[in-house]
Amino acid sequence: MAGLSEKPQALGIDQESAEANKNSSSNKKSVHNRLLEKDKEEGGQGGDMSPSAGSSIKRSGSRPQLDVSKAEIQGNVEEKYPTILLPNQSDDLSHLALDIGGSLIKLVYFSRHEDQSTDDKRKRSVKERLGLSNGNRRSFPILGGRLHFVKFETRKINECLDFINSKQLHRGGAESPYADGATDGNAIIKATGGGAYKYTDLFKERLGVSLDKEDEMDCLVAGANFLLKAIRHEAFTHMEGQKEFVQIDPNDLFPYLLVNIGSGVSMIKVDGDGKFERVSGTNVGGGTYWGLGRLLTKCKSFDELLELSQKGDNRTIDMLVGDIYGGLDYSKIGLSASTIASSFGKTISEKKELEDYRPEDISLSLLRMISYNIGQISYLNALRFGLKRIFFGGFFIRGHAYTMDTISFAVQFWSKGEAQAMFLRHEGFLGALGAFMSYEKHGLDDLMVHQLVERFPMGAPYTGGKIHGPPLGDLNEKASDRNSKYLISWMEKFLRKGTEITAPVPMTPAAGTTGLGGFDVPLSRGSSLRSDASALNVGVLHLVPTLDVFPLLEDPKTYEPNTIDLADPSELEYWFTILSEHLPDLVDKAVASEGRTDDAKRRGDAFARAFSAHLARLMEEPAAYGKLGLANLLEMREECLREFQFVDAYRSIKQRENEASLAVLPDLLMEIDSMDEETRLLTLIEGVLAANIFDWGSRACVDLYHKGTIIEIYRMSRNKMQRPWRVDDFDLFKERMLGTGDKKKPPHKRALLFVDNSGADIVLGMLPLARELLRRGTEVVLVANSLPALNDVTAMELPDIVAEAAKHCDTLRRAAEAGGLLVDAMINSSRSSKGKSSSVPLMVVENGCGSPCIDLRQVSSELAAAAKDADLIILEGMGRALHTNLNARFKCDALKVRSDCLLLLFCA
Ligand SMILES: Nc1ncnc2c1ncn2[C@@H]1O[C@H](COP(=O)(O)OP(=O)(O)OP(=O)(O)O)[C@@H](O)[C@H]1O
Ligand SMILES: CC(C)(CO)[C@@H](O)C(=O)NCCC(=O)O
Ligand SMILES: [Mn+2]
Repeated sequence: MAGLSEKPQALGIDQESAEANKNSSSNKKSVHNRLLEKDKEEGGQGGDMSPSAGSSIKRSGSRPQLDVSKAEIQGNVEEKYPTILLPNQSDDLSHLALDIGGSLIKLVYFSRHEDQSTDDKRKRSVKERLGLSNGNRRSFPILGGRLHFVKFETRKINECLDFINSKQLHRGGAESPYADGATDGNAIIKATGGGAYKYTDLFKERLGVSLDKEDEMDCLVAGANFLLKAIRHEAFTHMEGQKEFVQIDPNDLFPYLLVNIGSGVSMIKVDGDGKFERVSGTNVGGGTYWGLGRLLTKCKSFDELLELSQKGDNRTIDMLVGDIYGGLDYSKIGLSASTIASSFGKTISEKKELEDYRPEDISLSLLRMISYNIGQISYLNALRFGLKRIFFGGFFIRGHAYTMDTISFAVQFWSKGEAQAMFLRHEGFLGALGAFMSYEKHGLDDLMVHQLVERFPMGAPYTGGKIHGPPLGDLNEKASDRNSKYLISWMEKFLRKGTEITAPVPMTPAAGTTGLGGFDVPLSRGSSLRSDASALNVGVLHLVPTLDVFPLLEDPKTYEPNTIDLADPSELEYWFTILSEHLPDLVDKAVASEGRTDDAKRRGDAFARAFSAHLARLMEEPAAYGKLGLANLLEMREECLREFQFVDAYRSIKQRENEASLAVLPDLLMEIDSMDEETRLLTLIEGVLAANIFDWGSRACVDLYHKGTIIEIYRMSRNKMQRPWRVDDFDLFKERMLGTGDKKKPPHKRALLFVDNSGADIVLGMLPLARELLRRGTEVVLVANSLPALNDVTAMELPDIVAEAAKHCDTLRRAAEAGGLLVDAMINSSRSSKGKSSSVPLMVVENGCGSPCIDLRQVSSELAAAAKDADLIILEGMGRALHTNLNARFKCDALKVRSDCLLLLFCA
């Protein structure tokens, strides 16, 4: 293979093609978007849950028992695992868990996911052909759902009760059939934290539910272990303003020290799942900062106090070594003049009263004192037990840079770099998550990294993400209506609130510095804090048990689906510009795709606003939503469109181009068939390169459309594909395909073709190549998106396209029949009958994504099954071949193709 370095620029792309390259990717969406396959088993309960087994209650007496009275099979009785409807089973009760602390109430709740895809014929035939059973899905009773994280102030517990009530979370969510029924009186919610005891009666009175108490330390540890094992890049270090995500090896996690900084602080030595000891604690914690800070500064909220600290200078409050030593260092014991000798030590001055100190300075001094103290005590406890890693959780941290830097500094300084402080993205939700996990039947702890996808709701953070109160509760007609189903959707709220929604404004950077420098003071001042709702920095966790790791990855552990490093500021800025500039065009297409109705225009406008706001937020703080890759960014755009109910912005464009390309396909096939083997192979590859040019993301392409018909453009670009290409492994590929001299190699057994765009790309590029492979006796699996992304062809659309193409070509027809793709056609066709077909099959599988990129750690189970017998992978297009998988290594032959940088990379 050619010696490629990591970045596409290193390919030596010239300006022109680099332009096209950049433009084109701007149009595509990114990775990660995992599709939730409709799963009929979800509603039904597996046999292992049978009530007659009598063993269903293990850990907790509150685990709901199944009520199977009036049970009936729903749908097709002949299905292997038909859905069983349990009309009297209120199994939804367990979809909420609480951690009621001294300061904050944390909620984790689950919502079912509405089906996005139907169990269509293609899926059924793929399942049969690939021998896909329903596998382990039944052991995940909550599959196809989402975990949400919300918090409230404990002193405003009524807002929390209203929220639960408005969403009917205590009865399984607003969509639950029990939602408007009478309270059954048996509702039980898992709860931890002191408030689970303190507020038992209140919950019973207000909501009619019983709180099932789970131990706070148990829950903290369960939550932390789950997050560290199951969420990619959950942990990060934070030193001198630099955030760095850390990938913890789940097999090398223990032992560690968990320090939960809530109102008070608990320090727990964790040795394994459920194996831990609370080894220390301190009553100088988050409550101390907030409480003392409130008294001393008159701040009205925690965030206000924190924000104030950013403008503070603690030298007016703290007594420094230099203050004591007349400006000198005390170097003999390693103390510089700027080291703080005594927190608040300067306030002993008799000449000054509280009013004489700036609240900003007080807040900073206090924050530093408490953070540093906690860091120091944590280090001492780590030292006591020889622990090297300390994870800090609890909402005192609040993602605040200065707090984290101070803690890290204390740990680093006192341990002389031996111990490491790490922070958790879900900082304050450990206990609530642990409580949620204590519902055994959820099977949450069996989920694996690749089955979880975190997404950031696009509109919601700007409407419902506030930490207190139900999302825009005031917009609901009447408080009493909150119980009813007439809740306004978040989008409606977004539209109504629209004028108030603007991109988040960066906080003013801290003025000056603490002036202390050196080893003893953190430099950063936490410019990332924001008191507006966008500070919501944990997303919604999508649980998708049907996702798998792509089995042909050579080493999933080292696989990195980001060719481009957005940590590079110029790269980041570049992509943000591309995305912003392309936005108006995208909105226009989206609105057009819905007939330009007023509603569509309103939504288009809202989409643009929401997406721009997120872009602005990320530009300012790239790690705001966790580790950011280009794939995430592109996917975010697609997700955002979907959230604003634009199902498929390119629908009509795709249709038009498919038709135009199909019309010229017979001519093209005839031309190809007149060639000898070698010329044909080259022409087909040139064809893929030429047809992949047809990309709505590329401005160059849009210009082309004005100049000619599809076939003309296709021929023209094919002629321009003069070898050698920039990366040209054609000879290698040819040798593998055709052999050299008399040495023929056996054909590949099965090829996976990761297809890209609709129109010419699939019809004139990939299908003719697929046909060649089929002719050579290679089974072909077309791998397409599960959800639309720009003009990418989807797995739903492909069977029809193949059926049309098959009308002009016997090879395709027989293969498609053999692959079960021509179900409808077969009914009308007298020629075909099952089993008769001698052809190797042509199949279509979905990839599990709705973005132009693909993260091969999280693909559909369909694709994973199809991959098992595959020995050739063909990846096409900017998103899949370049941005995400240029450096991916596979266990089998792989061909990576991208037109506008003339890339043909073959690894055997
Ligand atoms: N909006 C907020 N309101 C109040 N405190 C906040 C807020 N955001 C962050 N905090 C900080 O987080 C702390 C509470 O953290 P957390 O929710 O983890 O603890 P808790 O569970 O309430 O307390 P404990 O576990 O000691 O009972 C507060 O004491 C305060 O320092
Ligand atoms: C009492 C708890 C456990 C309640 O969450 C917490 O506030 C805490 O750990 N406080 C510190 C108590 C101590 O160990 O001094
Ligand atoms: Mn707590």
